[in-house]
Formats: sequence, structure tokens, C-alpha cells
Amino acid sequence: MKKILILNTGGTISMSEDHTTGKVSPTENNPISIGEGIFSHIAHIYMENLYNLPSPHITEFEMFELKQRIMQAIDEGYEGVVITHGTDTLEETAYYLELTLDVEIPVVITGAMRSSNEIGADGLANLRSSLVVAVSDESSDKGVLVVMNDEAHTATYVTKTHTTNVATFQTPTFGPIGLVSKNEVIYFQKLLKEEHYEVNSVSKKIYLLKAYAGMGGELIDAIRNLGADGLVIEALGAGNLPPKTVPAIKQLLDDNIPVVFVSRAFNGVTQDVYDYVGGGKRFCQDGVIFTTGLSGQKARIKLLVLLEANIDKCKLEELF
Ligand SMILES: NC(=O)C[C@H](N)C(=O)O
Repeated sequence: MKKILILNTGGTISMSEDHTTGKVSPTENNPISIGEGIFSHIAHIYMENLYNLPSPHITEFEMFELKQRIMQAIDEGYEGVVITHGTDTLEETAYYLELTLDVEIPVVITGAMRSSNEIGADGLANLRSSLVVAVSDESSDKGVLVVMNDEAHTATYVTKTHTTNVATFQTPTFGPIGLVSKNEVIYFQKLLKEEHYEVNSVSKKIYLLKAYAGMGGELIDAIRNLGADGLVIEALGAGNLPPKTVPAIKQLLDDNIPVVFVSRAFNGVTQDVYDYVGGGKRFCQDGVIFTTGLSGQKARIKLLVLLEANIDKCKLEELF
């Protein structure tokens, strides 16, 4: 049997509901800890409580420490790692690990939409599926995987699509890459591109803004005044912004602060098509970086990782 490390970081999977008030909160004894015993037929399991944080409390510091802990786990001879995490920011941690870990062993991240003592609680079921994925030899070249609701998704493209539904994690453009049955995972697809960067610090300030009709440049100016290292904007359509934002964007670019556009639309990629004031064509000529299919939160993680890895700013465009 394989030796698997489970790293708990918190989230609903580690919480319980107070049946009288309906409040859901972290408990002293992590309810997921019984998984070590009940799944001992799947793997030799070792469980560690790294944190007990709701995922809105997770920052780049915890992501970095988690990455370091996984690298240490490889030296300790673990053959797979399963991370339990709150679902709100799970996709960001997953993508951070995807970009910063260059490892052969399966790394799987999971969570739950219902706390441990709610009817239909999904935490243990997701943990079981994650262990099935982590012990499979076929999982080793698939990058960091998000396993929820009997599906395996790539960290790069998966996103939380529903506030409460257990089928919340989806990959909008092409679906899950694998399905988990009782005893095995079956893969149907694989990511074409893998990229890894060496990160040894947590120091950059990257901001994320969403565009809207009538938007001006005030927030963009404020972000520049905060000493931003980079800005990601969820732009309109294929990559356009209202005209009043143009001077503020130009100022950022003049100051050599990278600006990345994703689309606020749910599907599709950004493209420099429109040649009007605020149109994507002009922003692209000015030096704004356009992304291919990443969401705002993922593009933010990528810009953060690239800058922490000291990638030359003139290379950023080709890496997006
Ligand atoms: N389902 C969950 O885990 C949501 C919770 N608020 C968290 O992200 O910690």
C-alpha cells in the first residue's frame, strides 16, 4: 500500500453545524480526523493539521508554507499528498501549488460543501475519492488535481460555480479530466501544458479589479499609490474598458507595473480586437498583457508567482 500524507488546512470539511442555531464553525477536534482510520484499506495514511482556517483566511503565506511542506513530504518518502481546504479559495491554492511544485507524486486538493454533521455531508466522501486518486499510478503526471463530487479537475481551469451545491466545482470549457468510481479513477484528458516556477518568497502585492459600465480610473490610481507590483483586471468582453480608465492604465504601464487582462465573461479568451478608446487593440499596443482562458483569481496567482520567481517583466507576456 502507498504512503499518503493528508494535510488539513480547515474549511467546511473541518467544521460542524450547531443544530439549534444553524451556525457552521470550526471545532476543536477536527471531524475529518476519523478518515485516517476508516480509509486505512486504501493507503498507509498519515494526517497532519497544518491549519484550521476557513479558506477566506488563507493568504499567499499559507500557500507558500503548504508548498514547502509538500516538498518536505517528498523527502520523507510520501507517495502522494491530499490537502483538505475550504472551498471558497481552494482554486487559488490549487493553482499556486500547480505553478510552484514540480513533483512526480500526485497532489490532490479537496473540500466539502456541507459540514461534518449535516445531512448529506460530503467531506468524507470527497476525502475517500481523493485518496483513490492519490494512490493511482495514473495520477502522477496530471498536475495538481481538484477532486470533489467524484470528479477530478485540473487546478488551472477549475472554478467554484455555486455557493452551496455539492457539484460546485466545474471546468467551464472542457469539463473534468477524470471520474472517480468506488475503487478507481478513470482519466479521459490531460493538460497539454505544464509550467513550474521556483518561488522562495512572499513579497509581491498583486491586485484584482472587476470592470463595469462607467468605470473610471480612481481605483486604478489608488492601487498604483499603494505601491502595487501588478494589477489584474477582469475586463469587459474580449478585453475592453470604459474610456475613463485609459490614463490610469497608461500611468501604471509607464511605471513598469504589469497589467493583465482577463475577461469578466464566464467563457472564452481575451483578444485584442477593438480599435477605439478603451478597446483591447489599443491596450495591447500600450503593453497590457492578455490572457488565454484564465479567470481573474487564477491570473492574479500567476502574476504573483511569476514576479516572486523574478521572471523578467518583458517575458511575462509570452508566459500568459
Ligand atoms: N465550503 C467551504 O469550505 C466554504 C467555507 N467558507 C471555506 O471556504 O472555508
